Amino acid sequence: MQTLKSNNESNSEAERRIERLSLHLNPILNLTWNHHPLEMENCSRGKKLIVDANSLTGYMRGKYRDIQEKVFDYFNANPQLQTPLEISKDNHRELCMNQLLGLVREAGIRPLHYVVHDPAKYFAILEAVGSVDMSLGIKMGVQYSLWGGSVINLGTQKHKDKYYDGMDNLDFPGCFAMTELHHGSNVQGLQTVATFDPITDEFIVDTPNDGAIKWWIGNAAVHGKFATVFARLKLPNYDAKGISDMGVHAFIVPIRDMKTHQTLPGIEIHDCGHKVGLNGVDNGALRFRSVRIPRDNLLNRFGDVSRDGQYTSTLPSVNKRFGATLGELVGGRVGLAYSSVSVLKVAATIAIRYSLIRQQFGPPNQPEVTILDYQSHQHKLMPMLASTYAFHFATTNLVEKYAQMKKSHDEELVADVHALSAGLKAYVTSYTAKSLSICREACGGHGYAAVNRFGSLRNDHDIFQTFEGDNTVLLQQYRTSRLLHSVAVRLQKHSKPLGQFGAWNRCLNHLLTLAESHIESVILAKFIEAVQSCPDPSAQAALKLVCDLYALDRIWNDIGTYRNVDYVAPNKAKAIHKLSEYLSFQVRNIAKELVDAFDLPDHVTRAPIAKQSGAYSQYTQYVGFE
Ligand SMILES: Cc1cc2nc3c(=O)[nH]c(=O)nc-3n(C[C@H](O)[C@H](O)[C@H](O)COP(=O)(O)OP(=O)(O)OC[C@H]3O[C@@H](n4cnc5c(N)ncnc54)[C@H](O)[C@@H]3O)c2cc1C
Repeated sequence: MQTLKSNNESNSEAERRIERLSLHLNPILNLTWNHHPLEMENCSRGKKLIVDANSLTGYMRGKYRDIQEKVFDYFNANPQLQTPLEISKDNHRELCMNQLLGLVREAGIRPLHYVVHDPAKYFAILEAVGSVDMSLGIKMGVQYSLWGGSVINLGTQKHKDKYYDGMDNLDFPGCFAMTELHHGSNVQGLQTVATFDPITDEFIVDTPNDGAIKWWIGNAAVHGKFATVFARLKLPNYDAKGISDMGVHAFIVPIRDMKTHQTLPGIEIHDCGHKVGLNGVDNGALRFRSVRIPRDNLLNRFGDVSRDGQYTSTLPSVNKRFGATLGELVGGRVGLAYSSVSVLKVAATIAIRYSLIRQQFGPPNQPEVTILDYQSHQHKLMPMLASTYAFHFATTNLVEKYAQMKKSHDEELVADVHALSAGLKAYVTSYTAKSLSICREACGGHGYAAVNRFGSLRNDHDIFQTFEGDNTVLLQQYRTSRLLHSVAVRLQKHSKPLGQFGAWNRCLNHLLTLAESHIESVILAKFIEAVQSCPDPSAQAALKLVCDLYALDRIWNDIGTYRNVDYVAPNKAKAIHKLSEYLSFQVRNIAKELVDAFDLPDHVTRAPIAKQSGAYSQYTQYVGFE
């Protein structure tokens, strides 16, 4: 990679970026870089790597295929529980609840058990459930990661004793009520209050103004019986000022009667209405008027209030308590990053399988050409396939780290998982969202038929970029450890006249680029580890090829930046381009084996155009031809 470097030795962002990639790239690309790409193209364009598909599939499969198959089998055996293409919002919500009830009570899959004891297995279930219907995946996530996770992680033993079984068996459907109309990303700005009443030993939960109405709350509009409500804990007469604001805490608030399902007094619930996607999830808005809850309903792991109104915490400041509280909720973000990759796998599989059978145009008097043989088509889909592999290994590693963190509570690991989950969630979900449109377009008009799935995948997945932390906000969480010299200097320069917040804003685009570049190099490092650990030589060779394409494509995507600072000379830029085209061609040759290794059977992908045999006939039958 040294050959790429021009004389310009400035300590620039581009330089750091390419150095990060090349650091990992050198061992893997040595062979490639020793040859001129055109030379390679001439001598071996026709050569195809032979891949042992079974070995590759086995390597990709992971430990939890059995439980995923149990999910698929359950829904295959219960066609009445499969989501039809056309369904009203209200019916979709009921169906989604019935799907979840069926899974838990009939198929015997108990997600809460795995949330607590085997998070990696929980995420595997979430992946499988999301491929049945993404609304079901999110509904399950609201019940078990958010409502269940908040009680288990922010509460203490008394809360587990009281709520675990009901959350587990769905007797207690619940919500996670954090977001308000005026405050989403800025959780510290929440305004809902919970004031301690020492006379009755209760908290009084209030919505002080309409900006504090809880908004977008999953499970609230129809099914929820309880909500974990995030509110400012206020203690009257705690200090000389009268009422003390102890910061944002979480409280369990019953919202509907257990028997009649009527909304409880003091609580007003409205439906957030029809959404762009995920209409199987019943998002609602909640307003509280002097709702009284027992003192015990404070989820008191990080801060408690005694009978006489004294506040105690093992953590010294509001900020530390807030950080610890949000830190415990990182599992939702891990789940989204992981699930986003499975959406990308489904979309890439449909687009590539179809592109391998679709033929258009060709040389005179010869058979038409398969569209995946067009260079432009390879350019659209092969780097995407490579990225899917890269994200698979990176998010699998994230899930493993998260599972270790839950066991060990090791502080370094906690910080690592926090930063990694923020970066990966933001990077992967943004990439998947863009790729879904590319996949639709790659399938031409037939990609636009709802039955071929791109529309619902795109609409349902789109919000992954916003919830569990808006992507732009999340990418700013490398704040202390990853600042590069250049941006540090800029921040320092602007801090004096603009203050810290203003300086941060002045450098924001720079910082976001740095965050992306960092996460790209982390993804690549995990991919390289996965290539090196692959035991089967043919599968390893295939993975190496895909990894090379991933790395080179990332450099090519930012070639403008490298050229701007003269880090990559024009002839080198051209060589990079040629080489990535060549690698795309090589990956195309094994594209079938690579998508087969995702192990997504036809009943999971479902799109007729992606069926592994008789795609056209299945499609014609779908519209009514015999
Ligand atoms: C379908 C759906 C389901 C949801 N489910 C739940 C739920 O169950 N429980 C719950 O509590 N919440 C839920 N939410 C809310 C979700 O978590 C919030 O939408 C999310 O946190 C973002 O907040 P916001 O919508 O207020 O956006 P904002 O924070 O207002 O962001 C708006 C825009 O401003 C930008 N922006 C904001 N701050 C910055 C900054 N510092 N720097 C640069 N740019 C910035 C963002 O990038 C974004 O583009 C749900 C939302 C939806 C749509």
